[in-house]
Amino acid sequence: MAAQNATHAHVATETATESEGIRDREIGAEQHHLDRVYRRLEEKIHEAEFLMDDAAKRGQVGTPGALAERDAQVFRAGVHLNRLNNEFEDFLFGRIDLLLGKDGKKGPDGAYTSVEPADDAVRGDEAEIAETLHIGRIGVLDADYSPLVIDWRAPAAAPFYRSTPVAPGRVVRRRVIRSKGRRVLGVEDDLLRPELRATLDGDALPVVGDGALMAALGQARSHTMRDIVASIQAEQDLVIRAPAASVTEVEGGPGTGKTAVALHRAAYLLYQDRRRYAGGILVVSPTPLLVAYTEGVLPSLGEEGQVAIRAVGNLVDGAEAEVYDEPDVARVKGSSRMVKVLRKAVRGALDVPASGAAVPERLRVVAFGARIELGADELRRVRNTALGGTAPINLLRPRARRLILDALWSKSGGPRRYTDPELAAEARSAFDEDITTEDYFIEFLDAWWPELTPRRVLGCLADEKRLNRWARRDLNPREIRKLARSLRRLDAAGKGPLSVHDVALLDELETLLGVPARPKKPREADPLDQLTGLEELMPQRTESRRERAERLERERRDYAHVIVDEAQDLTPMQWRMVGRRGRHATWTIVGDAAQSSWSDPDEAGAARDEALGTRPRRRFRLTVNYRNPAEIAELAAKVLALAMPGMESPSAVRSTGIEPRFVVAGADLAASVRAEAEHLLADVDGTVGVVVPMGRRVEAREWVAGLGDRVVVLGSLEAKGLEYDATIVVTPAGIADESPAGLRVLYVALTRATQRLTVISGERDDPDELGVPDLLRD
Ligand SMILES: Nc1ncnc2c1ncn2[C@@H]1O[C@H](COP(=O)(O)OP(=O)(O)OP(=O)(O)O)[C@@H](O)[C@H]1O
Repeated sequence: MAAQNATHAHVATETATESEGIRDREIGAEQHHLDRVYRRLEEKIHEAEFLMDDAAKRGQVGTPGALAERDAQVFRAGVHLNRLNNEFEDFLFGRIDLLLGKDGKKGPDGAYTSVEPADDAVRGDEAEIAETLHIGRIGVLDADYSPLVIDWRAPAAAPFYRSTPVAPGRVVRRRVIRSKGRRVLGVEDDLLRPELRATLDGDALPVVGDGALMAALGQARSHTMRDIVASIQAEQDLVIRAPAASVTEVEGGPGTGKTAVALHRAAYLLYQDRRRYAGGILVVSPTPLLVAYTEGVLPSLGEEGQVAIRAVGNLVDGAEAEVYDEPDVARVKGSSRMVKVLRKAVRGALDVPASGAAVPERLRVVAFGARIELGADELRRVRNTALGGTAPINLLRPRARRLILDALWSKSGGPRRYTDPELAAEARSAFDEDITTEDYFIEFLDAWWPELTPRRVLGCLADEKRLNRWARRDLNPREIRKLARSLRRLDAAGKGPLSVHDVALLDELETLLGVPARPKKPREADPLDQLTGLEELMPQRTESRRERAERLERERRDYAHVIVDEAQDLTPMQWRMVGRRGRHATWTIVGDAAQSSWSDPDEAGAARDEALGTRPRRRFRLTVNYRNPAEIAELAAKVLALAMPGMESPSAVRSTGIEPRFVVAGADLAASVRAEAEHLLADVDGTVGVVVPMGRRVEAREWVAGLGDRVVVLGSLEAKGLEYDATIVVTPAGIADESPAGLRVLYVALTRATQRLTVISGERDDPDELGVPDLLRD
């Protein structure tokens, strides 16, 4: 979509009053249409209810499928109306007026399918509008099956997003409609064929307004992200509607709409193939803050509970990351070198006594009236044989048990005593039963080959000497020391606060250990749902959004589609974890290498390739920055040039005329930050984000205490993906020096603001006389 309206001579000659009159008339016309939509939905509910009553009176006449379908109709219509009344502020948001198409075919949504105009659609410079389509969050058909509203994801809606004055197709006028509940508030038009004298029902086609996109971008930001359904741009629409096959990779700088596009794509995929994707889409987000920020977008698009949005530190059931590791510890935990360390650890952990118990060094049993003993060497031999298998450690336990019994049997002289195979088998079975029913044998087995949990093994890594045995080939002594020290947060059973990077280690451990089969609880199914597939369509009927997302995570690790947001940040170990959840999936991966906080992009790239396997990849690039005004984008570009020389920054779509502000903190950083936050609160209507080095998060909250919930303090790594009306970046050098990827982290911090940016320098920033820190000077 063109960012600005095409101008039109017809409009230019209107007087202000005349154009007000046209605007009111056009709003009235759209209001008339919206009223019709609501009437139609109410009608559908009555129709469906009548059918239900009627069927009930006639004693359940009809097939069970037909009855269920009627029930489903009532339900669907009810949900539609309920949503229209309560949830969608702007259910109806678009309209396109089209020329006659090349062929006269209609699609299932009742709209003509051809993209190109018929040869005789334009005569000279005159044309008649042949079709008008209204676009909304869900589709509604009239009683005669003509489309009252087209779902934004339907093919017929694509021209609303894709047509440009250069390639208008059949679209003459595109209109963005602003509505709230049942009321139309405004309209904004783009004229895509300004050269035409187009008529609609015999009258000249009026054009109103000046730029729906700009209006959307200028709005104050709140603590939740808005959908962009009314103003998706052509390059974004290509990604949203890309075929779901294999891997769709999207690169784009800050603010180019990657997150927004990824979420709209999830809604699009559900629309395209609900059976395949319902409940089977996982969105992996870098932080819980970004999950909270984006969680409302899908419901606003009419998709509830169908998609699991999870923070990467929250992907493993029962493990919720609460803390961040120091950058150099994170670097070790995220590295693929940890795979080898963990492989050794799961074996070694069998020898680590659980608290209060010793690992047995011998086994003594009495069988057939004789004492038999296996000593330490024999037990070790049996263990090594058992470990020779490739199965996960916990699943090798039955094999180890059998090998122990074999060893005891052989030592008892049994094989020599019974030469007849049948007798031998009988005697062996009695021998095994004698031993295995004794408590001491069960206790022995529990201590000698305990069922290990991922947390317990992780806890075992906290002992530096032990870790050194397992890791010395793969990690250096300093790394081993730091890793062990960071895990001392956990007790011997592995209980205690986890870091984001611990979670990927737990997932790896779970795979290495295996989960012994437990009896599954059968899932309760509503017979109606089974008949109609309604369960997939309307899951919120029985469960809340959160409950369903949690259940899906439990039931289904193998998703049908995996979307990775901020993919540049996934460590190799995290790629392995995410990869396990999409072994048979198609993928959408969005990211920006320039914002990566991972220090070794090549290693992460290799892990990403491994997770995606040989699936073909389709690549897209988003080029326009919708978040930052040009003044802020230009400043950020200076850091980009240092962080990633040669990398192009996206072009900002608007400018505010307000330059970033530079402040040098005196001795009292706290007072400076507070004063600047107060200024910004007065300057903007929405939120103010204060980005500080990770280590200063706690004290910084004190600096702005009492300023209200429009001000949010963030550690540099937490700012990922978020945005604020105004941002204060505190001590750029402090952020840049935090880690090897510090300059890229600073680039992220500088690109969060939609309107105002203030940079506060400390001593290490070496500010010039204008207060501009060294890192941000030309
Ligand atoms: N077509 C659009 N219409 C209106 N707003 C848009 C559009 N595209 C993007 N935006 C807005 O621009 C802002 C940035 O979008 P988003 O957060 O998705 O970008 P991003 O590429 O993920 O950024 P980052 O890489 O910095 O996290 C959001 O406020 C989003 O709503």
